[in-house]
Amino acid sequence: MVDQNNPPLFNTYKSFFSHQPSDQHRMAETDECELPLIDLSCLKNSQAQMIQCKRDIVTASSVWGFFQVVNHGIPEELLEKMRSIMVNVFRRPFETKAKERLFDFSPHSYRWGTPSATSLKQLSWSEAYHIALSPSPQQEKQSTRQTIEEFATLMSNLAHQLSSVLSEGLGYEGTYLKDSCTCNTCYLRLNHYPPCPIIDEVFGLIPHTDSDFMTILVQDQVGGLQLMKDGRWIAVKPNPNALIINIGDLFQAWSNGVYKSVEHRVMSNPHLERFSVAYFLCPSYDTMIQSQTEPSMYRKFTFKEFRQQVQADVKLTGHKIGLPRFLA
Ligand SMILES: O=C(O)CCC(=O)C(=O)O
Ligand SMILES: [Fe+2]
Repeated sequence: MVDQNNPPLFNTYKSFFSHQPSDQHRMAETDECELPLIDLSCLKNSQAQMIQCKRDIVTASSVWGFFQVVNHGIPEELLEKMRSIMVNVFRRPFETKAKERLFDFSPHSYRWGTPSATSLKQLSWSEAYHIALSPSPQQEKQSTRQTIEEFATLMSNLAHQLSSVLSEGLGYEGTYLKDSCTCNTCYLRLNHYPPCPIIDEVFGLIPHTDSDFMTILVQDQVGGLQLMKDGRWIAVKPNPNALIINIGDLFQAWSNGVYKSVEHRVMSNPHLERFSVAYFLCPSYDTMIQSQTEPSMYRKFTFKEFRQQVQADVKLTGHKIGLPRFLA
């Protein structure tokens, strides 16, 4: 199991494994579900089909906070290219990953494990690259970087298309998010979950909600993603043709709780490694997040304030508190 390319998760956190909490086994009782599946080609069909499709997107975002889309317009070859970039990036020696800048994206940010964790429950058995997507000068670019930018652009278009359907669903013009999410703050996260054969039921990524407007996730077929539905964890069945969309905290606040930012987590696998890439649709830091209806569940706040509060809470308590901090 010792792989020189993987971060030293076991050696760093081995003390956690001798104190397994007694409720650890409860995690095993998880049903598997298929998320609502939306065929985006219907948005280009007859008026009636388009209206139904938009309704399905709105309903899924209100009831589940999660759905999957097919015919999303991201070419299969591009998804495959992204996958092989990701695999190659993570299959480099740990020392290199910890030291080197990635494809000239800045700020470079490689994360592994959970530095603030004090117990198994707070540990994410994974490594990740955070790739900031602020516009870059049109210089000569490595082909890898070009692929990543091409991928990010298509993800951004898709995120805007969906968020404009969701804005319309609340009765607004579809342009609000387009104007505030100028992509200075949008980012990609490449996730790698090495196998964790030590004990069952270790988080690949601890339970969290996303601190953005909307996330688009490309996952492989290994599985492990779970989400909270009606007070229970359910496992998402991977679909090779679909992308997963989930609503983030900012959309929940802006929609005054109509769209749900749902807690999710990734379980590690004892035998298989897993890869995923997520695109996060975020507004510029000074964007005011404010519900358009009264009474508002949350006080208004800027994205900057929200980020800072999340970071401060994680530092102080070991976990994100998020929206409950901003209740009116
Ligand atoms: O890898 C996954 O399935 C989920 C990743 C995720 O939730 C995140 O990066 O915020
Ligand atoms: Fe997430």
